[in-house]
Formats: sequence, structure tokens, C-alpha cells
Amino acid sequence: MSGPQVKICGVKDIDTALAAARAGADFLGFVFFRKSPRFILPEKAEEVILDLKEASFEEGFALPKLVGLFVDAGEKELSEAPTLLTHFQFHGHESPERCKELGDEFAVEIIKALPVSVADDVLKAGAFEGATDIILFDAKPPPGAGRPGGHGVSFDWTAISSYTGETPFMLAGGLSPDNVADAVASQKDHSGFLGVDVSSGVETAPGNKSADLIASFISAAKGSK
Ligand SMILES: O=C(O)c1ccccc1N[C@@H]1O[C@H](COP(=O)(O)O)[C@@H](O)[C@H]1O
Repeated sequence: MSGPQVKICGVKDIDTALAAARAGADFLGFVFFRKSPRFILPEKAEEVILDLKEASFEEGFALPKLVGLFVDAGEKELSEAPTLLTHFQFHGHESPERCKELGDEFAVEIIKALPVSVADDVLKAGAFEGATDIILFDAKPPPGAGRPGGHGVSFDWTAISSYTGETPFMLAGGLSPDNVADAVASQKDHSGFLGVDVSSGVETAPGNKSADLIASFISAAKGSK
């Protein structure tokens, strides 16, 4: 495995985007789900992306891949998303066929999140083979939760050992600077492991990202803690 890729999700402003990109984030996520404390308007996300792109030229850091996070979004919502997004991340009930169709229609790569609590949940990834570019194994939300992710809860990572698909996967749910090295170590021998994704674990309060926690998370994930 080459080094794990890191996705910092729930970016709401240029300072966070710059902190993550300068620290070496490979993906930045923008949450277009209104019930989330990380929600960002598409116009604001577009502004952040354009400013980030300009800074990447001026300072010479790599522009991360740019991910829009959606939950059962319709065509209108998807078409209002910033045009520079490289990936759509789906956290709703999107079928494999719908994932494939939308990836082709919007010319983006698709990340499909699958909620996991036990090994059997991981087997559901089989249906998405060939329909998505990345599978995101995320923790199942707590009962009664108002959104399908971003709760800072984790699951037993050994559940992923039952995954034998060809589609690369990322791991999310309750990761933080303190446990991400263990999470990476738990998957490093799995040929499909692409990287890790975090939101709550690099925040001081829901929706408030910390540049220090982001930098600590990225170095711990990439092995230079
Ligand atoms: O972050 C949110 O508010 C959110 C809303 C709706 C769907 C997913 C959401 N977050 C994603 O959940 C995982 C894990 O988050 P955490 O690190 O446990 O907070 C990650 O992909 C978030 O982007």
C-alpha cells in the first residue's frame, strides 16, 4: 500500500480549506445536507474552492480532490453544486444503478457510504461493484439520529476483513488524531484500503474545525506523528 489518503470532511470556510490542503489532505468534503452543522451553501463552497485553487497556484501545494456530500439529493440539488467538484459522496439510499448514472451524468467519481456495525453490513458493498469508484465504510448512526453520518462514533474495524471487492475503500466514523494511526494499521494489509475520512474528530464543537487537530490527524494518519 502507498500511504493512506486522507479526507477532511465538513469544510465551511477558506481558512479550514487552506489548513487542510497545506497539511497534505488528499480530499476535502463539502456537506450539502441542510440538517448538518457542517452544511455549506453551494455558492459559498464555490467561492472557497476558487480561493483555494488560486492559493494552490501561488503557494505550490497540491489541490485536494473536491467532494460534495449529499443525502438522497435530486437532479436539481446536484446540478447546483460547484462545477469544480471531482467527487460526489452519497450517504442516502442511492442504488448502484443511480450511483452509476449520476457519476456518468455529472462526470464525477462516486463515493458511496455504507453504514457498518457488523461484518454482514460490509457484504452490501458487493452490489456496488462497478457502480462506484470508492466505498466508504462508515459507522451506523445512533438510533433516532437526524442525519446519517458525522456523529463521531466508530465501529469494530475488523468487520471490514469480510470485504473482498475490487472497489477501493475508505474508513470513517469516530476517527481522531488519537486513534487514526490504529485505524490505518488495522487496514494496511488489506489490498483495497485507500484511506481515512474524518469530520467530528478534527472539531472543537460540531461544525467548528480546528487547524491544529487537522494537522495532527493528517500526520498521525500518514505516519509522521
Ligand atoms: O458530517 C455530517 O454532518 C454528515 C451529515 C450527513 C451525512 C454524513 C455526514 N458526515 C460524514 O460522516 C463520516 C464520519 O464522520 P465523523 O468523523 O464520525 O464525524 C464522514 O464521512 C463525514 O463526512
